[in-house]
Amino acid sequence: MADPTTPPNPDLLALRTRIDAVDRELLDLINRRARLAQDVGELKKKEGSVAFRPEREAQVIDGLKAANPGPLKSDSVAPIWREIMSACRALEAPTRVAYLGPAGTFSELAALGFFGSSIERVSCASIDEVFRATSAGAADFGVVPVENSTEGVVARSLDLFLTTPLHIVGETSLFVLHNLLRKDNSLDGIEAVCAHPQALAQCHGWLSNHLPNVERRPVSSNAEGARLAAADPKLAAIASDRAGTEYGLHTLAPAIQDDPHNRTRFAIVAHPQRQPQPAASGNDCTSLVVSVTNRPGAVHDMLVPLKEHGVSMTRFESRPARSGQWEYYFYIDLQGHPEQPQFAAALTALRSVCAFFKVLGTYPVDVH
Ligand SMILES: O=C(O)C(=O)C[C@]1(C(=O)O)C=C[C@@H](O)C=C1
Repeated sequence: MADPTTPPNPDLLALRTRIDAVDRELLDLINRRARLAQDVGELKKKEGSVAFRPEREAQVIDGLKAANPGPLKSDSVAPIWREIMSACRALEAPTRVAYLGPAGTFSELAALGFFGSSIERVSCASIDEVFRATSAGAADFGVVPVENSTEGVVARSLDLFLTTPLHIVGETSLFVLHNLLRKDNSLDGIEAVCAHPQALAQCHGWLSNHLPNVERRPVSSNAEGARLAAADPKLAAIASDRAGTEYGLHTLAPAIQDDPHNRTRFAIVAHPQRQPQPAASGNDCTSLVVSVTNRPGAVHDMLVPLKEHGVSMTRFESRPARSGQWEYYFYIDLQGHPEQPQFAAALTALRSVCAFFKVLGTYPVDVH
C-alpha cells in the first residue's frame, strides 16, 4: 500500500483536475436535461397526461446502449440513465412506489432498480397490501414478485392479477443472493432461521447440510426475518447484504442459495385509470390470463392463432382455477404490442377460442 505521508503523484492530481472539470460539464448538461424534462412536464400537465412513460425510458436506454462508443461498459449505461431519468421524472411529478417491505427487501431493490432512487417509497407488509395500496391510490405503482428461477411462480401475485383492477406496466428482474445473517458471529446455538418461505426453499440444500436440526421459521419477508434476528441473538435470518447492513447483522455465510444464478422477476403494476397502457416501444411483452373449456385439443386450439399470426410465446404457466373441476388458468407472455396489426389479430383470434380472457398488461421488455 502507498505511504499516506508521500506527496500525491502530480500526474494523478492533474488527471483529477481534469475529472473535476468534466464533472462540472456533466452537471451543467444534466441540469439542461432536467430543464427540458420540466418543460415536458408542463406540456403533459396541460394535456392531462401522465409523467411516467416506460416505453420512452426503455427507448432512451436502448438507444444510448447502441450508441455507446466505450470505454464505458454497456451494462453501466442502463443504471446511470435510470437514475438521471428518475431525477428528471421527479421534477415532473412525484412517483410513489409500493413494495413488500420493510427496508432492505429484494422488492425494494427491484423498485429502486426500475424507477431509480428519486421516488417516494411506500413500504407494505404483504403482497396483498401492495395491490391494495396501488388500487386505492396510496401509491402510483406497485412492485410485486411474479416468478423465481429456482422456485417457480409467486402464486399470490398471480392470483391477485386476476381479482384486482390493476394492470402490468413494466417488468424488472434481479439476481437474488441470500446470506445467512446473525447478531453473533457464530453458527453455534441458532434456534431458528427466519425468512420468507421462498427464501427458505431456495436455500434448502445449504440449510440441510449446515443446520440440519435447526427450525426453519417462515416470516412475511426476509427483511422482517433480519429485523427479528437483530432483536434476538438466538435467531438467524436469510436476507440480502442490504438487510444485513440495515439491521447491523454479521454475514455468517454469503450466497447460500442452491442456484448460483437465482433470479426473481417482478411486475410493475398500476391502476389503468391513473396510468394508461404504455405505447409500443419496439420491444414489448403482453401478459394474459386465459382459460379454455375442459375438452380434448382445447389447449392446442389456443396456440393455433399465435402460430398463424407469427406471435412468439415466452412464458406459459398454469394455475388451478379452484373450481374443483380440474380446470386451469393459463398465464401467457407474448412478444408484441396490440398496436401491431398482426399481434392484435392474434389476440382477437385467441380471445374467440377462450372461455376466459384477460389482458394483464402490455409493457416494454426489461432492458439492462
Ligand atoms: O419524454 C418524456 O415524456 C419525459 O417525461 C422525459 C423522461 C426523461 O427524463 O427522459 C422522464 C420521464 C418519463 O418517464 C420519460 C422520459
